[in-house]
Amino acid sequence: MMSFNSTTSPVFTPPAQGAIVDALVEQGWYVGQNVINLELCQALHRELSHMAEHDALEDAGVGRGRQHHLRKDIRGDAIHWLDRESEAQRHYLNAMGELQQLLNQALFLGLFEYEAHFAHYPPGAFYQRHLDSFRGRANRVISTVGYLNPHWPNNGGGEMVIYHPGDPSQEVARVIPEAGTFACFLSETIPHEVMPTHHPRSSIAGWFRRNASLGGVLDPAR
Ligand SMILES: O=C(O)CCC(=O)C(=O)O
Ligand SMILES: [Fe+2]
Repeated sequence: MMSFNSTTSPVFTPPAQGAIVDALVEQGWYVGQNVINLELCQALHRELSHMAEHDALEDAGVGRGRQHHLRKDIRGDAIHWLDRESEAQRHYLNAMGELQQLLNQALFLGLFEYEAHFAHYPPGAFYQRHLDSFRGRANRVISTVGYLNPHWPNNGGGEMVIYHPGDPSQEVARVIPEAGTFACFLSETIPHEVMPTHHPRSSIAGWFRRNASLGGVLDPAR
């Protein structure tokens, strides 16, 4: 059923990984179009659409552990954590594992884990401006977003807006959530937001983490 084969076609188009490292160093964020293999995006999109149609997603919340709450006024997506259950997920996660190695070699970040979830934003959903790493907890170091929608219509909304780390009122990039596009940024410093979408919007949000156990408090992944 799925035609993607990572031994004949790489998940990342070859120059992308080096460009990601350079952009993270220079400006703290990276956005590239046609960076993730389109057949793989298609397979992942199919998998997520199937879950959305069969009520197999959970409403996303904010905060972790006991501080986890549903807040539709803050974020309106429904998610499913990647668990390597499909070939497509394994390809995607393996590629992120390669990126993790590259980031560790080039930037000495000590990243030791990657967690990612599918995200489905129904029409009307958005995610208010936020940072991905919680204050005082250096758990999420680098955020990644892979977009899965094959054709994003003009005026479809749902862009991810990236803001300047030193001035959160200053927009520095607006990302159209179209298959093949990949975004990556420093989780602790780059404010970003998902604008209200007018179409069902599919993506994979993921985070490279560093082990963080502060004051003897265990730091759960989610
Ligand atoms: O889907 C996106 O463009 C970004 C999602 C996001 O910011 C998040 O899940 O933390
Ligand atoms: Fe985010």
